[in-house]
Amino acid sequence: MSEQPLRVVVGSDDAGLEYKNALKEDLENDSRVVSVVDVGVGNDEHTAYPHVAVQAARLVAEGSADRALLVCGTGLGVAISANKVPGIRAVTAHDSYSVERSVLSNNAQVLCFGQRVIGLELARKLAGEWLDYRFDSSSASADKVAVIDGYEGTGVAC
Ligand SMILES: O=C(CO)[C@H](O)COP(=O)(O)O
Repeated sequence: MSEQPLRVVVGSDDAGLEYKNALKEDLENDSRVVSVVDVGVGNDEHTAYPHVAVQAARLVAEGSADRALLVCGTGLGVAISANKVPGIRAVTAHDSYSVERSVLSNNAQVLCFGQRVIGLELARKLAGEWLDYRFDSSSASADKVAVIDGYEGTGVAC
C-alpha cells in the first residue's frame, strides 16, 4: 500500500534561500508530496530566521501541513525556533541515519538543514529519503515520544 502523500512547508532565511528554492522545486515535482507551501523568505527579503521557522512550525502544529523543511546557515537557529511551537519536534540532521531516526525514533515533523554546512546535492538526497519515512505509532519509540510531549507545558513527564 502506498503512503499518503505529504503536505510540506518550506522556509528559510536569506542564508538558506538558495537551498530552500532548490528543495522546494524538488518537492513540487515529487509524487510523494501533495502540496508545498513556501513561507519565505523571497528574493531580497531579510526576515530573521525565527519568524520564518515559527510560521512554518505553526502550520504543522495546527494541522495545515504534515511536515516542514527549513534552511538557515547552520540549520540550528531554525530548529531551535521551530521547537518553541508546542507540539513541534524539529531537528537538524545532515546525515542519512539521523534523518531516518528523526522520523522513526522521534516522530519529528520538521527537518532543518544548514546551507553553510552541507552540499546541495546531499541536502536534496536527504530530503528525498526523508519523504519515505513514516512514524509507526505502535513502535517502541512511541512511548518515548509521548514522554517528550509530556514534558511540554508542565515540565513534568506524564
Ligand atoms: O544559521 C543561522 C542561524 O542558526 C542563520 O542563517 C545565520 O545567523 P547569524 O549567524 O546570527 O547571522
